[in-house]
Amino acid sequence: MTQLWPAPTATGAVRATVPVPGSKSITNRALVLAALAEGPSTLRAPLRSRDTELMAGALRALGVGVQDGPDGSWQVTPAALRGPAEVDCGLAGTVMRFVPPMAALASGLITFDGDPHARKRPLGTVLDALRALGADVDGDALPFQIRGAGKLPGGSVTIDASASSQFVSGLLLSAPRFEQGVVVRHVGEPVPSLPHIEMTVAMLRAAGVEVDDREADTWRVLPGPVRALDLDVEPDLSNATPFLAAAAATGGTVTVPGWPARTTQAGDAIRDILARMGAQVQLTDEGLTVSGPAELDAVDLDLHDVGELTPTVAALAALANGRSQLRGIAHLRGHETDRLAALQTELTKLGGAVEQTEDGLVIEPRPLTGGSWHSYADHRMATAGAILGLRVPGVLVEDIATTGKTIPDFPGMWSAMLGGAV
Ligand SMILES: O=C(O)C1=C[C@@H](OP(=O)(O)O)[C@@H](O)[C@H](O)C1
Ligand SMILES: C=C(OP(=O)(O)O)C(=O)O
Repeated sequence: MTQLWPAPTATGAVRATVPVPGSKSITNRALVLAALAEGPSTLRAPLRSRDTELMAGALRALGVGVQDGPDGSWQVTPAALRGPAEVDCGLAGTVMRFVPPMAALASGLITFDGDPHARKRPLGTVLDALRALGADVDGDALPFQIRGAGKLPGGSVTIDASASSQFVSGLLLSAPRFEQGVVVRHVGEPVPSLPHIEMTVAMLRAAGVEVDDREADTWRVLPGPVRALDLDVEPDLSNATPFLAAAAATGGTVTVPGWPARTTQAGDAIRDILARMGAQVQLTDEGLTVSGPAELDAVDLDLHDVGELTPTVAALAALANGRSQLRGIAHLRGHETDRLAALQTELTKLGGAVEQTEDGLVIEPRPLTGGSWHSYADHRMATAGAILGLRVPGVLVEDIATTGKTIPDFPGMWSAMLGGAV
């Protein structure tokens, strides 16, 4: 039986400054680019969590050197990518979508697998695209294998990326090393999480790669060298959101230091979202400071670009003063779990009133009661349970350790934050 974590109830307004570890999305992009670079790279303050350790493990399995440097940095030394190798993707969307295009450049047999639920996450689009670009791929989901020839022609490919932006990002990241580069065209319902593709494009350009994204739903990467990285990884803004939500939910004040003034991280959208819910939000040299209102306002939000914020926002909506609607997030049914079903089920268990729509959730405020909160091996479901526990006594979060996917010590950070609750 998985340990039940008693989510602490805030004894008053939470007041804290919460330093947040590095960005998962930036770290795992940087690892891929560093593996393909023309020389050694240094990644400072990278995220050290399950998803990024799995990415580092994938690189090492392919022959790339990833060593610990000073002060928690990673030193990445490229090498000829080779098999035989086994890649464990865990439940990491970035690993299962970003590593196969890189593995197609290796010489030898590369086999992939992951957690049971990872075998159900959408992946066939990436594998079909790699076959169209000249790769020898056997399988359409985890587990599958790639027989690398040490190079990949590349070229043009049309995909439906409406299930995940990572299909596009994965192909673009390795494309400078494809002989013809790549032209990726999306055809289908709108691509979600576009800020993540903007992050991919920005990081490719910062590494000296030429990317043309002037045409809608089309990305062209020219073949050429990838410059070695010397990167300071930003804090993970999406992983900051549970801590900022603690201020919003308790009428307190939380500051996250090091919040970038300019960023491609989707999590930056939390500033506008919390302001719409009635919080005071201020970005200063000290970082981002959120001060919660006496009562949270209900919201009607299109979260299509920032779907990963949904568990945090849904938890706050369940505590708000009216009917909230969250839209544009149908693709969350392919995240770490079916997050729409999970949020509906778990909020309903606590007394909430939640309905699924075709592309989202409608959440009516109800008095909530304590009880068990299932995490479904989803780090953001676990943190959503912690947010609710601040206001609802008796919430027992199942598998709080699943937060280790992207936060090294969430329970410790949460406890330290509450040390300031007055
Ligand atoms: O490229 C990335 O780093 C990510 C892209 C998004 O995936 P989806 O487009 O599948 O939502 C996001 O939700 C995920 O947390 C991280
Ligand atoms: C969807 C997420 O992760 P991934 O797809 O990278 O596993 C997330 O972190 O919310």
